[in-house]
Amino acid sequence: MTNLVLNNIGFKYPDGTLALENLSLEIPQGQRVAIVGQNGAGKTTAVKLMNGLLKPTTGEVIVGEWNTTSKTTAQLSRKVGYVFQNPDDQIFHNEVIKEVRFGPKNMGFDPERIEEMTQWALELCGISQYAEENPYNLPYSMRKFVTIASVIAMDSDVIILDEPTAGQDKIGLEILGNLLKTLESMGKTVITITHDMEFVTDHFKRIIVMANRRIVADDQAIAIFYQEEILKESMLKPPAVAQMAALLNIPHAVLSKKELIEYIKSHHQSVEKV
Ligand SMILES: Nc1ncnc2c1ncn2[C@@H]1O[C@H](COP(=O)(O)OP(=O)(O)OP(=O)(O)O)[C@@H](O)[C@H]1O
Repeated sequence: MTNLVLNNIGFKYPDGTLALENLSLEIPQGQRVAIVGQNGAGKTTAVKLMNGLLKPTTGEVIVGEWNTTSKTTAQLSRKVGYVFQNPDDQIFHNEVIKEVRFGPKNMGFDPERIEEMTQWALELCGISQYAEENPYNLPYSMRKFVTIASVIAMDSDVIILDEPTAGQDKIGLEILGNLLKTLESMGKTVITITHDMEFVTDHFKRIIVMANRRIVADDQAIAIFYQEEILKESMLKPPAVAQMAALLNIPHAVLSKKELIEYIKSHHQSVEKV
């Protein structure tokens, strides 16, 4: 059980850049959370604090029972797995299966469990057929799945995905959606940074919006994508469905394609009846 608590965090990079201010946040074990916001808002910095890659300048980060300042990244990564934004910052083996196997091996799992977790992760990420490939012969979107597989194979309580949707096509997005469902059914916490608002409304109930080093909203999609003030401050573009609903002057909040189609159908019928 690994609940996460960020308590009034401030973070400054060594060059003096202030990346986070007064950031407080709680994520209980098992929750699925999206973090969104403009470039440079502080999203990656915030999640790197959760697995100890960075330590707070002020405030405290609590991971389960641990304060991250007194633990190493190696210790923390057993509880919180982080998939880097850029797969090329993470991959260091010349074969996909070796890359995925490294984590569970390093965790000290017995040989049977290492193989079981490796095969499971490869399959869930849709890359089993590339197991013997050099990751650098695969396209960016596939390399991203190699890094996701190598983190989920470690079976940590919390998994952080930094922009997994970048460069993904429809099939990639479906694999990601399925991955989120599977990890949730296993009781994992999954924290996902993304710029894809359709993906957010399709897959996340809790959305944290960041802008200018802080959290400006922590709510459901409906309370975020119809709030002018939040959208303005975070420079978020609402999902296409919400934009269409606004163009059609639909008098209530609409966020799913199904709701939009139903509204158009019923409106169309009432026009036809006139
Ligand atoms: N290693 C670093 N040294 C100095 N400043 C940094 C470093 N990494 C990030 N920053 C700065 O910290 C701020 C927050 O960056 P961060 O990467 O956390 O934002 P982000 O919301 O994840 O952005 P993006 O969506 O572009 O990934 C930015 O001003 C960024 O330029």
